[in-house]
This record gives sequence, C-alpha cells and structure tokens, in this order.
Amino acid sequence: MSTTTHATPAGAAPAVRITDTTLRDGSHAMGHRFTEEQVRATVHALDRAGVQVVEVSHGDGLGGSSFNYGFSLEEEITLVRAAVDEAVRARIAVLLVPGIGTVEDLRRARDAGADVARIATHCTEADVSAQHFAAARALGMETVGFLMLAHRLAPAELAAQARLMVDAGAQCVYVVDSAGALGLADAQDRVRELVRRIGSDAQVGFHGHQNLSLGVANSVVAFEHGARQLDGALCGLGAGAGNAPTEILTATLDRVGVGTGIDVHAVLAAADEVVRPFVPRLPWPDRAAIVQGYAGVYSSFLLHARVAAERYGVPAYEILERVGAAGYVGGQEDMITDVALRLAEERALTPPR
Ligand SMILES: C[C@H](O)CC(=O)C(=O)O
Ligand SMILES: [Mn+2]
Repeated sequence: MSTTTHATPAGAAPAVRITDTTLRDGSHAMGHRFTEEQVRATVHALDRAGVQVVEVSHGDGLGGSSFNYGFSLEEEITLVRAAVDEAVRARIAVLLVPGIGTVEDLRRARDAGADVARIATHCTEADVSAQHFAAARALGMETVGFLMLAHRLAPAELAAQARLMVDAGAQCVYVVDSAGALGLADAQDRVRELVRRIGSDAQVGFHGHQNLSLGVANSVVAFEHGARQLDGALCGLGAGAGNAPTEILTATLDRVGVGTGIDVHAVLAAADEVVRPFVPRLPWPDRAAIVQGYAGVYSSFLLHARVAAERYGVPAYEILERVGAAGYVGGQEDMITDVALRLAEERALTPPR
C-alpha cells in the first residue's frame, strides 16, 4: 500500500469518484421493486453525504423491466425523474445493456435529466456498444463503458475490448467483476492493463461484487493501480452477494488516505438509517452466492436460481455450479430453468442413498 496520501484537500477534487449503484445493482436484490419514496430518500441521503454520481435503473438497465429479467414495480423513467428532482449536487447515471435497452430509452433518460450513460456489454462484445456511445455523446451525456464478467478475459484481451469502447466514445471503462470472482492480483492486472491501453485518453473504473468478500479490497487495489472511478452500493445492496458497500468503501479509502469527497459519517447514516430499514433481505455470501464467485457466474443469476430451486426442488448452489460449468452469460437467464429441470430429472432417476 503506497504511503502517498490522496486525502482531499479543502476545495480540491477528490482523488477518486464513487458512483453509488444502490438504485440500479440494488434493484436486483430488491426484485426490481423500488418505490419512488425509497428512491427519493436514498438519493437525498447520498447527495447530502457528497456522493458524486448515483445510478438509477432496472437492475438489467434501461428497458430491463420484462418477463425475462423481472418487472419493475414502478415505471423506471418515473424513478429516474424523481432521482433527478431530488439530487442537488449529485449527478444521475443510467445503465444500458445493448439489446435490452435502446437508444430511444437513452434519449428518454436524458430528457428526464440523467446525464451519465453507462453502457454495459459482455466483456467480449464491446463492439455492440458503438451506436450507444455515439448516441450518448450526441445527447451531451458523459459516457462510461462496463465490461461485464471481466474474469472471463485475460488482461490484454480485456484491454483490447476497452480500447474499442474508448474509440466508440467511452470516457471511462470499468473492469466489472460481475461474478465477484476476481482475486486481488486478477483485479490489479486487469486495471493496470486497461490503464496502460486507454489511460492516455480515458479513465478506468472498477465495479466489485462480494461473492468472495473481495469487493472492497479489489476496489482499493484497483485505485492503487490507476482506477479513478469506483462503484459501491449502500448496505452492499446489489446482485448476488452484493456490491462493495459504499459506506465501507468510503471509510476504507478515507482510512488509507484516499480522498473521496464523501462524509464518512453521513454515508454511514445513509446506509444504516435510510436503506437498511427498507431492505427485506441483505445480500450475503451464503453457499449459493459463494458458489457464484467460485464458479464465475453472473451475479444477477442468483435470484433466478433461487426461484428455480424453489420451483423444481433442487439446491440453488447446484444449479449455479452447472451454470458456471456451462459458461452461460447475461441474457441467458432462461438456461437456469433448463439446468434446474435437468437436475430434478437426474434426482428423480437416482434412488436416495
Ligand atoms: C447488468 C449487470 O447487472 C451489470 C452489473 O452490475 C454487473 O455485471 O455486475
Ligand atoms: Mn454488478
């Protein structure tokens, strides 16, 4: 750990920008059932604490409210508009996965006041994001690229994908540990390679998940190796075992001398007094979530696996082991049912020992 302090001198820009994704990645953990009141209270608390960017969308991004990914309780554009209305200093970001969301969805979000567009693709498919970055830049939005399931690509190949995103208009590209599968060296190597490849004309970010409880540590290591944008979620409210908790990430960075511009006590209060009371079940690295990290499975598959486990009478962790072995990626949620049915058939044919 370097001894250089990055603490934020009065009036200076923070050393790192935190984007809070409670209201987007957390949407997975909430079954996409956020209310406008919860969105307003969360944005208000994050804004007061000094969090610079707050992401608001369905867990699978704009247009995600569907049979395949889960229907939202409220129209997501209503939630985006409410977040913009509530924020004083914070900027509102939206996420878009090409093929789920459209350029029209992006335009509507921009009209509602969102001004950061985060375009997410599977780590090998950066090329499908080109029109979305072009549209977002034309709309005057700040652009961020998300390379999902980043553990599936070696650092140099991931950096080549990041280069494609920057050439298409991304101003920052994130290493997205969607499965919470990256070890410290894995995270470090990927961030360092992206900094080498795109650092001259774009920033690098890191989005951690807690399946192996490394979300915060990986984020600190990512900063140490050049990442200048990091994600967190209050109470770790995110898919699977949840994201790096914003309150822990902020306190840890502050403790090691990295300035975030966020008031630690205010963000602790945001987690403890605003979000915790409305969360029915906190994300936790239980057996199924740990298997997700261990087998490298997309975090948003956990809720689908739990539903299938309940319906077909097979353990969620066994479903996720098979899904990991098969290498299914985001967008293949329907294969979870296929795996569960096959497991149930095998169990029916195998007499109990
Ligand atoms: C659409 C995904 O939930 C994006 C994300 O947060 C991840 O891959 O992790
Ligand atoms: Mn995530």
